[in-house]
Amino acid sequence: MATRTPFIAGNWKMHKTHAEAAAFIAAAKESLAATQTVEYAICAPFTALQAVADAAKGTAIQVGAQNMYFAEKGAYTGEVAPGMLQALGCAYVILGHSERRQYFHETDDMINKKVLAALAHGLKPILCVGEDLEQRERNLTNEVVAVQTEDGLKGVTAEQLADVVIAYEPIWAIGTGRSSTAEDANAVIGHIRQVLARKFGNEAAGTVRIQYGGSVKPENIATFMAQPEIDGALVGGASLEADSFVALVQGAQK
Ligand SMILES: O=C(CO)COP(=O)(O)O
Repeated sequence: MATRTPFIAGNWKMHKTHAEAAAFIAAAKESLAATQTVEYAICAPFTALQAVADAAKGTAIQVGAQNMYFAEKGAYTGEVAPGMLQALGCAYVILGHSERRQYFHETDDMINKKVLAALAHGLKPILCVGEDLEQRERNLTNEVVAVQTEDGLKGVTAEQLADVVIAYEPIWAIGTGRSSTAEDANAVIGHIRQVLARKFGNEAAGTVRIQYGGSVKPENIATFMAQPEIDGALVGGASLEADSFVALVQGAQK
């Protein structure tokens, strides 16, 4: 069986100025250094990325963005290009978050272009997939995540898949305090891995990290990590305080 390093990513969403971001890293870095068997990243707003990258220098804290555009450069007012993130030292970029799909009308096709552009620039995409409440109630969860996974990864090679992280985030569990059960998240993530195996082969599928996201906290992280298919978490609210983020990383040790 493939060993997959647990991976905790904090998705700060639209929170923290650059100064607040630097203070967070200063407060968290020593305690984080004690946990060496977990990989961790902070996905900050664009305006705080430089501050996070500077403050995290010399530590194992990796830096991620929360979105980007797929074009190299050009007349796209307000957008940020992959090469700009790479130049800042970003390792990861969250793509296709449900909030981007819902509020900014991102489609699977657009997200796929972003995934390909990220990989072409040495950025590792954290591709988000997940069903809404209505889809869950109509038993469409597996179908929805399969389409989002397949369409999001069109044109990605089995070799490139090693640099992709998938985050399964049921929309009804995001910021609601109502998390999925660990068993249920494990089953959906197992299904996503089967979809990957069909497309890329068992070996490639076995090495991809698939995170759970949706109301993950220090109190429930260990329950999720105890599941065989769950390789980490993409965490919103509970990643905003240094102590809480440190506890999540500590709790993610398998
Ligand atoms: O959307 C999420 C992470 O991307 C989850 O957010 P919460 O952890 O605040 O539920």
